[in-house]
Amino acid sequence: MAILEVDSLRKEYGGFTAVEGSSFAVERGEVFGVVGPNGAGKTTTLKMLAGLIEPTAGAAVVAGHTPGEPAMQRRLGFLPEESPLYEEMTANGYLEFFADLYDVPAEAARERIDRTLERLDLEHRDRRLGNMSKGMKRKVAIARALVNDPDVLIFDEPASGLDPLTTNYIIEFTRELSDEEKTILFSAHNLFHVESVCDRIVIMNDGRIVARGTVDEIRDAHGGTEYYVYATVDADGDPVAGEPIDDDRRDGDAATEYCHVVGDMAAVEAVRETVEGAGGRVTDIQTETPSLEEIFLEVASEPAGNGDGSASDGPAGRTGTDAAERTDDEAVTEDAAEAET
Ligand SMILES: Nc1ncnc2c1ncn2[C@@H]1O[C@H](COP(=O)(O)OP(=O)(O)OP(=O)(O)O)[C@@H](O)[C@H]1O
Repeated sequence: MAILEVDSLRKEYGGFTAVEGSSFAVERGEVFGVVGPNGAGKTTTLKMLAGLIEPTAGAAVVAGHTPGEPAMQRRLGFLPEESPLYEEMTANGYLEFFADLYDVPAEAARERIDRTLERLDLEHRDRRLGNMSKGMKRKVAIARALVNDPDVLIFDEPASGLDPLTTNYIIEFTRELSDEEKTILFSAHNLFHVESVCDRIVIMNDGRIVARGTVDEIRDAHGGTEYYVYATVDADGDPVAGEPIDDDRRDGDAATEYCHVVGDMAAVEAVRETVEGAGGRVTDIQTETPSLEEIFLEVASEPAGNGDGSASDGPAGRTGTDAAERTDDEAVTEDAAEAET
């Protein structure tokens, strides 16, 4: 059952639409990635869900509550992109202060803080925050987001600008939180981190969701794995229908080698049979799978929406009913979804 539901969310700043027609649902225990280029609307979306800014239109339900309701705040932990801390306080003092704000009993707070800082491997807990490194401060900010033992966590760029060791701790910790049935909304520019930790993602561009699904599903929707079948055929030429890729043609002494690019193993076998039937042979088969980075670049360079890109077009133009009917099992680019409707 979804613990977080977003239906046709929109945010306008003056005449500018930062987020348009955003709809998705997140299951309990999922790590759900929100990715996109600068200015895509990720932080605006996360802030609306955290109840920090009011949506212009649309609705969201987080752990059974509307964002901003005090009852929701008790079940939510928010790690903002920038998290200035009170420099004069120690890590311990700071976290105790926030636990108190959430009415966490002192003993439970102490235990929770100790456990979280232990897991995040934070030393020098009585050092002034102002004297801590960037990575240590980020760990304290993460511990702050957990001080009320929330069900839903929103992590906006949790590991941005941190060294690889600290980053690994944070990614690993995010995974562990999900194993403990915490639900995490995770935004990051590092797509390797996204791919390694997120169960599903949405890709945003110009305020709209332009692709959604697991990384594998999105990869399949964008051509998936390609098979490069190299075949040597004698002077009579290539027996397989279709043009070889010129760049990959390699001339040998007695025969010419062709490269055929196909989309699945059945097609690979068909090429092999045809080549062998004509007296040639397959010399090599290689595969190429697009990285999330490559897919991201492709998706993010496409114009958002399905026409003139106006605000009423494409996914952003969905009615509330359309959005509610969408099953999140669908793993497609939004353009493909448009074509189906
Ligand atoms: N308070 C605001 N007033 C006006 N425009 C805003 C405001 N906040 C954000 N925007 C604009 O809304 C758009 C989306 O911003 P947002 O911060 O959500 O993007 P983002 O995807 O998080 O980008 P980044 O990856 O750079 O953090 C941007 O064009 C931004 O300039």
